[in-house]
Amino acid sequence: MIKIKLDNAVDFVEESELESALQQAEKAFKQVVDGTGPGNDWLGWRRILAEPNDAEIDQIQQHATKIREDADIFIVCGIGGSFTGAKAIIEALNMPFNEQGPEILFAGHHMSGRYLEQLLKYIQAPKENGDPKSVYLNVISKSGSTLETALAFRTIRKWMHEAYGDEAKSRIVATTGQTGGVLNKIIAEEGYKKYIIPEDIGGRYSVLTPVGLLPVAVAGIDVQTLYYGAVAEFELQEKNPETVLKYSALRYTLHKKGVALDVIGSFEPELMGFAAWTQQLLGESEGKKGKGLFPAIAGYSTDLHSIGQMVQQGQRNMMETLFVVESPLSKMKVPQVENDTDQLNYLDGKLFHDINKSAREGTVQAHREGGVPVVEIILEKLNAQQLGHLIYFYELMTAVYVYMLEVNPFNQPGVENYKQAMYRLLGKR
Ligand SMILES: O=P(O)(O)OC[C@H]1O[C@H](O)[C@H](O)[C@@H](O)[C@@H]1O
Repeated sequence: MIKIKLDNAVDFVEESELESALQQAEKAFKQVVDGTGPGNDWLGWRRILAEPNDAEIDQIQQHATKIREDADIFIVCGIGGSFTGAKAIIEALNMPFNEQGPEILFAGHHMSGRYLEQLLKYIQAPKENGDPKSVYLNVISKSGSTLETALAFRTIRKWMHEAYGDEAKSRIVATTGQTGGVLNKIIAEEGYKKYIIPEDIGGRYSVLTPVGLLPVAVAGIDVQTLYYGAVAEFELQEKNPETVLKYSALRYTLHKKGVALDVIGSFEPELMGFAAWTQQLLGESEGKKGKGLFPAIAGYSTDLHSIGQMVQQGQRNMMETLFVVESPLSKMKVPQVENDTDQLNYLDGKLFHDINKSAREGTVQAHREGGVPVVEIILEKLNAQQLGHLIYFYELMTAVYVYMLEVNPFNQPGVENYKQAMYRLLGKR
């Protein structure tokens, strides 16, 4: 269950404004549930939770277990919705400097030649014991034609075929739409194992399909628990969408009153990948018809030492959303030392979690006093189940809030403009 704390934001709007926005939110929620809003053929992210495909989840888990037994490196090759979800979950749930299971690398999420060159060098370099690394590649692209992903796939695939010969076919897994796209042609030619992204689920809503589930399972995370966390949130929200309605209504009211930015962040670095996932989800869903809150990302307390100044005293056109984890992620305490030259003895024996908590509470207070409405979205614990809850909470909130703006949440026509200009310059025929 996701809790939200609105006390530090509601004072920025009138009660009557919020009341009327809540009524609008109810209507928007009904549009989502009844499938009567624009883009209603893209509601598969709800369908898969209403009718979970246990056989597919099992199959993914089994396939991932096999890969985990053999792989030193698992490369996730995708961009946008085809990589942010997996990255978010893996960063949130796996320990930093984790050395258990295959190392998860990302590719195809930008066009840096240097990065790809170094990635190839790294995967070719033998292990400490002199054995070659065992590499697997998961290319993920719904359209099967996104340039960044296609270029990285071509490059790494070539290396895999050279390095492994025919065995490359069992080391390359493709996740794409059922039909169409050049990727499907390549799969048919080479016989790679294929996972299907359902037609009615757009990239940014696809984390709970094989797009996110396979990489997350390969990273050793229990995808069934994650999935059923989302199912539980789905069921909760169908019965009582109060938290989603309140947050959507508040976001909408603030937007209407001239707020232009939502600074989305956390004091837990583990959740910054999740913030990046929400950035695409919100940005591509609401940024149309001259509307929308720009989803900016801030990682605290790091960024309090940079853009914190801007949040505190810059142009008063922003709100802030912070992801909070209540229980400590570690029992790490400030160590005792013999003297107090560093003048930190007043923190002796304190949990880092508690110091971080004070930093957060102080920040919320200061930002609110500085004129920034702050919403806190609270998880009791950081685990697969809670993250599943949070994923569906955000998917639903986005759809409801964007319907309130009278915008189709499920398309992204503007993304094509740069592509056309780029392809013209590259001389694509
Ligand atoms: O999965 P793909 O078809 O490769 O798409 C990857 C991403 O690229 C696009 O340009 C879209 O704007 C995103 O919504 C999408 O998630």
